[in-house]
Amino acid sequence: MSVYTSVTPEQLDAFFGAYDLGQVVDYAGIPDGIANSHYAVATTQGDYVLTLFEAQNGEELTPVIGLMQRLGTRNPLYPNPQADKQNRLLLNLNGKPTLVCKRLAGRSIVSPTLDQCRQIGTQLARLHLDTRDCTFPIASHHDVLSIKALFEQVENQLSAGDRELILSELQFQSEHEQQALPGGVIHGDLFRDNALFADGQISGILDFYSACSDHWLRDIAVCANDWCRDYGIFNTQKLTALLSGYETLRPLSAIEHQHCNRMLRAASLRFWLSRLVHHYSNRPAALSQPKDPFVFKDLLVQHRHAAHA
Ligand SMILES: Nc1ncnc2c1ncn2[C@@H]1O[C@H](COP(=O)(O)OP(=O)(O)OP(=O)(O)O)[C@@H](O)[C@H]1O
Ligand SMILES: N[C@@H](CCO)C(=O)O
Repeated sequence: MSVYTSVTPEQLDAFFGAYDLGQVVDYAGIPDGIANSHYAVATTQGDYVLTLFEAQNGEELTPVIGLMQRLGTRNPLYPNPQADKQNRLLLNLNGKPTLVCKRLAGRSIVSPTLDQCRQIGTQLARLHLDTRDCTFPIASHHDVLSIKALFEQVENQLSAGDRELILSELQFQSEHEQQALPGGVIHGDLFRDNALFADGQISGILDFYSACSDHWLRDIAVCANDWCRDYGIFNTQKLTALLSGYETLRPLSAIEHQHCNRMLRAASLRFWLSRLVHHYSNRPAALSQPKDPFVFKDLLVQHRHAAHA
């Protein structure tokens, strides 16, 4: 969502010439996020978002775009990928696989209310139920092995204290991974900046590029760690609101309740490490908003304390 790849007006005009979406009248880079380059594009027919994928290739993206298309054609909350005149969804711009989606209304929120936490919980359950019958070929990138792989990339940059904390948590997670938890397709990154609200109501769910097959509880934990946090402190009232929204559509099983704290810990560790990996990768971007890895270290410590309280 930072802008890594520049696009000139001429390139954009030529690119949109392949579609039946009107003529480009305006465009601007979107600075949020860290993975891909995005432009908001206004044409004579409507508003679109252009995404240039910085790391994934067409083959890797095919299942995700198929998922988006399935969701986007059924529910207006999801971005609907647009096909060009030859019925292709993924084209090439500046050497990057590129997708055009309808631009959804609304804005992301910084401080969600209890009601907005409840709404995101309900939408997450809806997403899980809507994709129940899908087999999705992308394996989890949140399980213990994936977290260990992230750790190995940054291990040498860490303080002795942080290394000890991470190794202790990895040991705990390895001992308690539970394959019997229910699951299917997960969004994998449902942070506040990946949801839009208009007039207090949820109007969009974005960014399916981290979707994978995993436990649904993982998705709840990833989402809760971002939505239920005020000034760095985990807000259990917000967690209760999020879960109550979720459980209106899919009540959690006893085993999911038992593993809730462990999943919150796993998700904290995973995003602490993924942000550190990004921090040390030094990727140059024209527009970028760096994300603080240590927010998730603090959250991990809080969840560990809560487990022993
Ligand atoms: N269909 C859309 N409608 C409205 N805004 C959108 C749409 N797609 C993307 N955006 C805007 O672009 C931003 C970046 O999109 P997205 O989250 O999909 O990108 P990303 O680079 O994969 O992000 P991340 O770093 O979180 O993985 C969003 O936060 C939102 O502001
Ligand atoms: N949402 C992630 C970035 C994309 O995976 C974060 O805030 O670290």
